[in-house]
Amino acid sequence: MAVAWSGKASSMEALSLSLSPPVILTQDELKKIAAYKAVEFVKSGMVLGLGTGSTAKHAVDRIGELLRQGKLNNIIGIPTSKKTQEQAISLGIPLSDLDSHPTIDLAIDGADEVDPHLNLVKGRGGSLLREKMVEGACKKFVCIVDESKLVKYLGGSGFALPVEVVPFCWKFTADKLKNLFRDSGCVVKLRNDCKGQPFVTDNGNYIVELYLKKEIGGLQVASDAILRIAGVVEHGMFLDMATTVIVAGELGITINKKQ
Ligand SMILES: O=C(CO)[C@H](O)[C@H](O)COP(=O)(O)O
Repeated sequence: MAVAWSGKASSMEALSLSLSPPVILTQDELKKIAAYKAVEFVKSGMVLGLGTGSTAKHAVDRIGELLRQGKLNNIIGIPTSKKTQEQAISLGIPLSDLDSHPTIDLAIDGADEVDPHLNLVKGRGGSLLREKMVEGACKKFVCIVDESKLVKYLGGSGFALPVEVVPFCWKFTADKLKNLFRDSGCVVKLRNDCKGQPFVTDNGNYIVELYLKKEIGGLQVASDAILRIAGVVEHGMFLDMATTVIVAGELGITINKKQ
């Protein structure tokens, strides 16, 4: 659903795609357009954070392709999930980790929601902890989305805000989270996998999903309060982390830069 969205905290640069006659693009094609645009920021010799999800997958594919063609070289990738690690290995992208490369030049990753201040919700793919560690260590974080991800406020899509919790007494932790956001009509659910079993993250943890009926207000305050709960490992709000958000929509690409 399209929402009125303006990158308030950003400088915006609209790029027109030459699409004449008008073509209806699928959501996946829009994701690919955003991903390919982001890869234009990649230069040889960079240490790159490699995101997770269907949008980031296009970026990783493109990086692999450019390496194969010799148009990029000396790239080191830091994957944000086991799935991305497998993809990168299959493409021949040299990999490392944060222990060996604590500073990353550029990370490219998708998001589930983007608000007008370029704050994000991430982690519906279940990789939010590694994503936050990697993207928190980068000089530039380029977020890539199709326009369906734009929201007026975080939680505004009606989909879940994921919180990674330790499996030990997860219900106790989920109740604490529910109480924290009771004024926002918060409903909590444990994420299940396709077999109906608790979804287990790459780090051996569970994901509690928060469904919010109203805006939660001060995001930094909410973030701090979530992280103070002892069973919480990390949450999916990425506040003030994206330096650029590339949005692909039916009318073209918009590049929103943090000012
Ligand atoms: O945060 C993520 C994974 O943990 C993804 O970036 C997010 O869920 C967006 O996914 P997609 O690109 O498939 O729409």
